[in-house]
Amino acid sequence: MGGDLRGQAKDPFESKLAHPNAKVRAGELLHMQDLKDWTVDVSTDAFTSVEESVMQFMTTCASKAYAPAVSSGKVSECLLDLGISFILPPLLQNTPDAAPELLLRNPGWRMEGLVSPKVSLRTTFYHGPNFSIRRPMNLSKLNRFSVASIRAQQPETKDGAAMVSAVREEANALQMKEWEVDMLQNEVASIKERRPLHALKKSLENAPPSRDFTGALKEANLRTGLPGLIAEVKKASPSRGILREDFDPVEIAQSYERGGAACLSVLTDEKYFKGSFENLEAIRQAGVKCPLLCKEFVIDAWQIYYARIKGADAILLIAAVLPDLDIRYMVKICKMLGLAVLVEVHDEREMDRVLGIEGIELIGINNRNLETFEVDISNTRKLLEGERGQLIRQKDIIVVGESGLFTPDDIAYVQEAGVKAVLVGESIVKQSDPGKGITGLFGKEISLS
Ligand SMILES: O=C(O)c1ccccc1NCC(=O)[C@H](O)[C@H](O)COP(=O)(O)O
Repeated sequence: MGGDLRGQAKDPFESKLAHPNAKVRAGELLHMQDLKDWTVDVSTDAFTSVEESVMQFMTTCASKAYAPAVSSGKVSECLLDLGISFILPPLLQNTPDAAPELLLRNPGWRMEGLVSPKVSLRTTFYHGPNFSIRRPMNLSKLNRFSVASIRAQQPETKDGAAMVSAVREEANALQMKEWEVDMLQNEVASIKERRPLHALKKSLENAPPSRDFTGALKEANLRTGLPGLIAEVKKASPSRGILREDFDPVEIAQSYERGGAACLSVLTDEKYFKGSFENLEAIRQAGVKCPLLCKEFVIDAWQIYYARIKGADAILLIAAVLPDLDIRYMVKICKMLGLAVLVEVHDEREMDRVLGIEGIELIGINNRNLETFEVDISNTRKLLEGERGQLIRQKDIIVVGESGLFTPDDIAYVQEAGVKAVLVGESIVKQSDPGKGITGLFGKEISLS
């Protein structure tokens, strides 16, 4: 039996039902919130173990208003509340409220064993997702790059009916986008087959230590009185094509460091940005001290583990691509791995969603519309006006102004709007000496030397 577990560290997540063995802290009363937290933890584990099937399942839940088959009870209520519905193992199905206690009595049932394999095997769909169908990419038809997804359009809600009608209204526009996330999912799934998560987790032991990304930005801001710079190592972009032919990621990174960058952003997406995880690893192994942001379209927790192993100190999560629940559990995973999280938003709706999520320390306001590619730096000001700006200050969140920053005036403009950091690619990576480009961008030398 579990014994007295009071006083044990909550490791690695915060629920009172401590992870990873979901042991009930004997003697403590359980509240609904504890169960909810536990549910998030269980889901997190389920996702990290069988992400593909569960994520597909959740997509179906969200978009098709899947009616859960879980029997009634507090646990299933929590699952529903959180927008998760899966069939529990037979024993728990009958007694979902006894789940924590059953776990306690069966130490062999680790969360992973309990939830994930069974979820993947026992999950049933009202409308089965097409795992195998790979729709071809037709850029001429779409004439734009977009990774926004129907999944991200689902704010957390307690009202199932509201969720359904919202989906219907947006269905046409969003259907078009769904295939792109499918493509990404397929890509990630095929990499994962070659290097499954459990193998990846073992490699964590050899990962380089993580460095304080947020701290480096704050420090630079205090030191220079200017926004801390995240300088982007970016060879190409969907909107601008090739930015730099003679692209040596390590040389560029070193030049940025000499020029006074606080942190670096390294594109790892190959298809659209001609980046790679090898670039990230090479920069880290070359001894660059600036903390590194892995700039990737993260849709799967596997990518976070992989980035950590390759030397990332921070991860980008894009609100347009991820539903709130995914952001929440990915933030937890990042914290567990010692990674900072930069959550990127583009409009008020995304900002409000992200402000509703606990534990967010860095928000990036992208001035580029990811669908039209239009860049407008006044977007930063718009999103920081009024109550939103106040809330951000109250929460002590660092805001990063992203994209379209070319001149000292641009920097002054976003700083005035309230950012404490900026993410800059094109204007500096194109310079023959990218480090000197930083001096041009800020209108003064900001290097330490
Ligand atoms: O840069 C693009 O064309 C782009 C297109 C679609 C999605 C994302 C894109 N860029 C990602 C970024 O956020 C920027 O690389 C980053 O903010 C730096 O922007 P910039 O200084 O304008 O290169």
